[in-house]
This record gives sequence, C-alpha cells and structure tokens, in this order.
Amino acid sequence: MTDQSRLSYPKLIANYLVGQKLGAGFSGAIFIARNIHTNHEVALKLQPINEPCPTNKYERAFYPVLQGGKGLPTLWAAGQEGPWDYLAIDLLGRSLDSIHRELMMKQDVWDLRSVCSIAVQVIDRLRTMHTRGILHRDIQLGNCVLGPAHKTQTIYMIDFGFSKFFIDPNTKRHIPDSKEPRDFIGNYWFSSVRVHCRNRVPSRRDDMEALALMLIHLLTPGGLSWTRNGVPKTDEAHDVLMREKRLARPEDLCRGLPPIFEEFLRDCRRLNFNQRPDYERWLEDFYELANEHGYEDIDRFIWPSPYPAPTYRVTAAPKPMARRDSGSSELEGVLNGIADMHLGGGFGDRQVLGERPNLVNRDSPAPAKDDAKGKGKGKPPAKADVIDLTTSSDEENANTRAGTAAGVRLTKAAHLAQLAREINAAADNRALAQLVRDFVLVMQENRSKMLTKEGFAVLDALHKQLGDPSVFVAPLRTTRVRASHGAGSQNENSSGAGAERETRQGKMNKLWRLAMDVRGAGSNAQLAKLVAEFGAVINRSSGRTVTKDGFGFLNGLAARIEALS
Ligand SMILES: Nc1ncnc2c1ncn2[C@@H]1O[C@H](COP(=O)(O)OP(=O)(O)OP(=O)(O)O)[C@@H](O)[C@H]1O
Repeated sequence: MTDQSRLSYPKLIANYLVGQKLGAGFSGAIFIARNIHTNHEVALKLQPINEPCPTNKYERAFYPVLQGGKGLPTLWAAGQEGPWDYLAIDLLGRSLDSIHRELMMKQDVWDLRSVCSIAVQVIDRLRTMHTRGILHRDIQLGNCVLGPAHKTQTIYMIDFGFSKFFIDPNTKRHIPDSKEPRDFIGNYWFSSVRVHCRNRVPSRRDDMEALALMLIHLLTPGGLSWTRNGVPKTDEAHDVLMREKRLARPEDLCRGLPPIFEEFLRDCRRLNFNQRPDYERWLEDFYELANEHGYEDIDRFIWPSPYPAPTYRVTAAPKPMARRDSGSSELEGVLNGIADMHLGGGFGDRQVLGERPNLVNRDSPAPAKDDAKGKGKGKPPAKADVIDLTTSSDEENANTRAGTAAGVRLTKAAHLAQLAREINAAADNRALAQLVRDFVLVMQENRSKMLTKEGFAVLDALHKQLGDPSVFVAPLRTTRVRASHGAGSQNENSSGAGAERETRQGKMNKLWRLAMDVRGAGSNAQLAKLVAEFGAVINRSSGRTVTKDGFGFLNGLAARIEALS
C-alpha cells in the first residue's frame, strides 16, 4: 500500500480538472473532478501505476458489466496518464458509514425503517451484481453510498477493488471451491465467518452474510462486539477478533430483534458454495417487516429518517453455561443427553392409530379457541426451574423454551424432536390431540415461528400416525420446492424466481381452506391428507413461518383428532 501522505496528486488528468479530495482508500485517493470540455462533475479515483495493490485496474474490468444496473455507478472514463491510473465515475453522495458515525453521536442504534430500506436496496444490488456474474467481496457501510443529487434515495454500491467474476467466462461455470490456504479478502467487520475465520473461497452466500452482519451491526448498541476495539494491529488481536466472530451465535447476535434478522443470517450460512441466495424471499420478508410496522415505500432511503426513533435493539445475551470450546464438553454432553432422553415413556406398544373406518363423523368440533384450554396439561414448568441447553450456533435449535416434566429447558429443536417421538408412540387419538396442542405451544412460545426440520419431523410423524402407521410414508420434507433450497437451485444459472413459491395471499387462502376442511374431516386418513397439505403450504411459503392462520389450522386439527377418538 502506498503512503498516501507522501503523494502529490496532479491538477489535471486526461480531460479532468482535479478538485477537492473526497476520501482516501486502501491504495489511492478520490477527488471531485470536472470535465474541462463538458463541465460534467465526476468522482476521480487516482492511483499510482506502480501501486502494489492496483485496485483501479481490477475495478475497470467490472464497470462495463455493471453499467445500467440500478444503484451501480457509471464509469465515464478510465486510463493511465503519466504515473497515474484514473477512473472517472458518477459523483455520489454520503456513505452509510459517514451517516452511521454522525448518528451514533445521538442514539445507540438505527431506526427500523432505515435498516429495512438498506436491506432491500443492498439485497437488490447484490442480486444485480450476482446475476451479472460478479461478487462484491467487500460489503461494508463505507461501500454503500447515497446516490447523486437527483437520486439521493437510492443506495449505490461502490468499490469493486476486491470484486471477482464467479462465473468463468469460457466455461460459464461457477468458480471451484477450494480448501487450500488463501489470503483473506474482505473486511474485518462484516466478512463472513467462512471467509474470514475459515479461509474459504468467497461466493454469493458470503456477500449476503456480510450484509446480514452489517444490518445486525446497525441495530446493536455499540455495534457488533468484535468491531469495538478498532482494526486489529497485531496477529494476536486479529486472532481474538476472529474467535469472537466465529463463536458469536446468531441467536445472541439477534436477541431482541424481529426473527427475520436471525433467519437471514442462518440462511446465508446454510447455503452451499455455489448456491443462489433466495434474494426474492428476503426482499419479500423485509418488505413485509416494514409493512407490519407501517413503513411505506422503503425502496426509497429517506435520510433523515421519517421515523427516527429506534424500534428494536439487540439486547445483551446471557452468559452461556457451557460453550463448545470452553473445555466443558463433558458437562455439555450430559446436558444434551438429558435433552435427548425420551421423556414420553410408557408407549412401548405397537401403534394403534391410523385409519378408523368405524368412526362417526361428528360435525361439532370444538372451535380453535377452546382448544387452548387443553394446554394446561402439557404446560411446561416455569422458566426459572430450567437449565439452558442451547449450545449450537449452526443448527436450527437456537431458541429456548421451558419444557418437559424433567424440568430441563430444551432447545426448540430438542423439544420438537421429542414431540415427534411421542407422536410416533402415541396410543390413541386423545394422546395425539394433546401432542398437537403441545406442538402449537412450542411453536407459539418460540420467538421464531419458522418451521424447522424438526418441526417438519413432527408433521411427518402426525401424517404417518393419522394415515397408516404400519406403512412407510414418504417424509413431507422431501416434497420441498423452495426455489433456492431445492437441488435444482444448486446450479448457478438457476433463475430461482420462485415460480412455485406461495404468495402471502395464497398461503392465507390455503390455510383458511384447510382450517375449514379440518372441521369436516370424517376420518384420521382425511386428517393425514390435510396435514400433508399443510406441510406443503408452509414449505413453499416465505420464511416457512407458521402464521396465525397456521395455528388456527393446528388447533382445529387437535380438536378434530380428539372428536374422532
Ligand atoms: N463515486 C463516489 N462519489 C463520492 N464519494 C465517493 C465515491 N467513491 C468513493 N467515495 C468516497 O471515497 C471513499 C473511498 O472510496 P473507495 O472505497 O472507492 O476507495 P478505496 O481506495 O477502494 O477504499 P477502501 O480502501 O476503503 O476500500 C468512500 O468511502 C467514499 O466516502
């Protein structure tokens, strides 16, 4: 890197009169410049041609491909003159970093409207870049800037010095993954754990994860914990930073925030190397979040914010009892063993549910509201009596709830897994109905209403028990069709437009119809079919969340199962 302070920049480069300095970066400086023929003002990025890290040269390759994309700057001129390499690009506005610094003098976190607006705009920019075969690889607040004077409500992406084509222009295939040691490319604050701490090759998922971390940073008082000591100056300090980043669990990073932030971060971390992120799903979910809070038109980033008061902030995480690398794996093992114990007991006999042709169709199932009364029986012990078993940062078991007669606080995943086992062992409709109510309780008590793989396992068990427990029933999960998660979407060229995804209205309509059908179901076999349909609707929906209508269906199901007993 060149020592900026010793450089003396020219007054005229090509057709540009060099004016006020806007900022200095890793390997050059950027100035306001005016075209001497047209008076057109640009931002001129100047770099010595012998710069050891010639980012201008790299950036030049990407601009032609990015031209015309919303929120991507226009390149007006580029070349070398004398000892200088220059790029003339759109003159843009303030960076989010500069807004952030100013805002943090007044309040501890950003307001939700602004964060949603940043989310949808940057997701959209990444979608454009990725669709054109380019990874950004340096997502950070300083590289998101407001548009020029007539487009100040559009967020622009800048600084493609670390960018890379991830589709090979000759083979048209995704670049290969590799486990070879490699230099870290990115930034300390937001680069993904895989890229920063595990030295993996960056791909689309890592740009998205960096965005997720950046959004969480904006809602964390004092910022993400590893950003608080500044840029690490020694290898030891860098190691400490990486360790902290690696160990930070999504549920702790997002405690107190709407569930979408945690789900977004987890989803980015779940993607395969060459998998296309489901940009559409996340756009839709952030629009929905904004909508729920009455924020309109978040495609426009309005600053100062019309709703400046912070709505959410990350709350401090309790100190975990046992952490993976804290050396207490024995204790952890014992606790997990307790969590995995089959606490249902007493159902060792062969299952006797399934089709009951002799059942009378009673037309008066209890309304969903009444079902809630039954929940007292399976009600978990008070939270104060429980032990926290949440230890995994990678699995979908983040959110704890009070649970089980053993007085152990199970993770959502452990509790759902236990419910699935109990459903498989249930001896009659009455027991099954109670377990469905317990399922509703577990889901409702948890912050995230996302139906995880353990939740689908509960539906699978129900489907099997209500159908015919003696025959193998294909798991509902195998019917998953989500655009970005299905096998087909592994292909980098997949459009992933989500043709088979459920719209919000479609989901509501289908759940409403299912809730109606469940009331009239005359047999366990009919209920089994409705459970399968329910699973399919949730599976195709945005965020795979169980909504109010979904709980309505489940409560109706419990009532009907009981009525058929
Ligand atoms: N087109 C632009 N219009 C206005 N300001 C800009 C523009 N491009 C960059 N800047 C300002 O200059 C700063 C440095 O620019 P940029 O990030 O492109 O340079 P860099 O040398 O690659 O920097 P870094 O080392 O931080 O990655 C930015 O944070 C921004 O404040």
